Amino acid sequence: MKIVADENIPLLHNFFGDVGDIETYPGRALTNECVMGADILLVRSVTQVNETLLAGSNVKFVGTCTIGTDHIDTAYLQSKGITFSSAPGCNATSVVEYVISTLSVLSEVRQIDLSDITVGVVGCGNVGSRVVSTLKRLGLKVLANDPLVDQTEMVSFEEILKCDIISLHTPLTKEGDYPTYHLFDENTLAKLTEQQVLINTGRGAVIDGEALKQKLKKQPRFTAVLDVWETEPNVDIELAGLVTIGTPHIAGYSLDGKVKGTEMIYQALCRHLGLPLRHQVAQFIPSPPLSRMHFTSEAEQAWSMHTAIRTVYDVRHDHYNLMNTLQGTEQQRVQAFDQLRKQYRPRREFSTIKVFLKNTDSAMHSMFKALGFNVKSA
Ligand SMILES: NC(=O)C1=CN([C@@H]2O[C@H](COP(=O)(O)OP(=O)(O)OC[C@H]3O[C@@H](n4cnc5c(N)ncnc54)[C@H](O)[C@@H]3O)[C@@H](O)[C@H]2O)C=CC1
Ligand SMILES: O=C(O)C(=O)[C@H](O)COP(=O)(O)O
Repeated sequence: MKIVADENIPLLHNFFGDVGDIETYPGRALTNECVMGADILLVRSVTQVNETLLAGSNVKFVGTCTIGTDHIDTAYLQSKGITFSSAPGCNATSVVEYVISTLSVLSEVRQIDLSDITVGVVGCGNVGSRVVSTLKRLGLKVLANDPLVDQTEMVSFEEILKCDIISLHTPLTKEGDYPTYHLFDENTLAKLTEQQVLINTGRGAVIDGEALKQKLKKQPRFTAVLDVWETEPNVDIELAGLVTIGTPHIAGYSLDGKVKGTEMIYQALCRHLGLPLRHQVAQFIPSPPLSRMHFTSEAEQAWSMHTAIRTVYDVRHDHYNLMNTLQGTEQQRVQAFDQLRKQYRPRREFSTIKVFLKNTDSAMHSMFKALGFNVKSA
């Protein structure tokens, strides 16, 4: 059995090595020629999987080790009887932690009092609902909008537009009753004041990038945080220079989230082929490292939450890394964008870190728990 796969799928050989012969390619370089003779195709988000890629091939199973599926022509796969699987929720925690780190940083650099603001979440699926529940458990006021789920706890889109911070967690869709393509177009962006914050970790084209750029030129104090870009991997340099935080599509790039994506597709493929499950992440990735943080005095505890969040993941590192690549020719910048993603450091999730607190009955203890840290008594 021949497996053609994106070379950036972590633990690819560990999971799939005994399922078939693996041939790897850079995800953006996968062509129709590459998949000829393949039975199985394993991709990430950068490969457009459609008739152009698959015509005339024998591929019977396509798996994407990602949450997003906008790069997959599922109707075409269905019409050809090709089994398809994605990895829903695999890196949702990673995205939540990106948002948490962003809020922590903005609270300082934009002097935002998090206890006094309302966060509006657009898209309340695996990621959005976890953002909502985590922020609520931290004591923040949160509203959510999602026309496609039970409306009991949802508010209107117009209400979301009044929130101090708006965080986008929708897929990219161009069809259906509620398409998200350019959901934040010139008109919608015009309704946001300079005091508001817009965070996008969904897909770039949910915001009209050109319209956002023009808004930021007119209202430079408007805070935009972009992990995803309409034109990626070719980031609009001018827009990048105007955002408060800009990162190279790595919100979901915790090691834990990425390998979970591989594991989920491995499981789906085993189901498809009727094979027993022989591998799991724990075999290959060390269980939670012995990383420990001790906050044992009252003074330390006062700022401990922000310290812990930013020690494990400070979104500004990814921001500076991206900003440092925005030079040279378009080709050099595109390569640099992909390199940042390919060589991304092993970032672990909060749950892998043990936090020792002096007083485990404290409100701080509840907050650390809400963030997912492994809280212990000092
Ligand atoms: N930046 C990154 O690294 C990552 C980005 N993503 C993106 O985030 C998206 C969301 O991820 P999940 O929450 O796991 O997906 P999900 O499918 O669980 O949830 C998406 C939610 O958005 C809602 N939605 C659809 N159209 C909407 C609209 N017009 N207005 C409001 N809500 C709408 C859906 O009803 C659904 O509840 C993914 O599709 C992917 O594109 C996901 C993981 C990592
Ligand atoms: O899971 C998703 O959806 C994402 O956006 C991934 O983080 C994208 O990662 P790549 O597939 O582009 O490596």
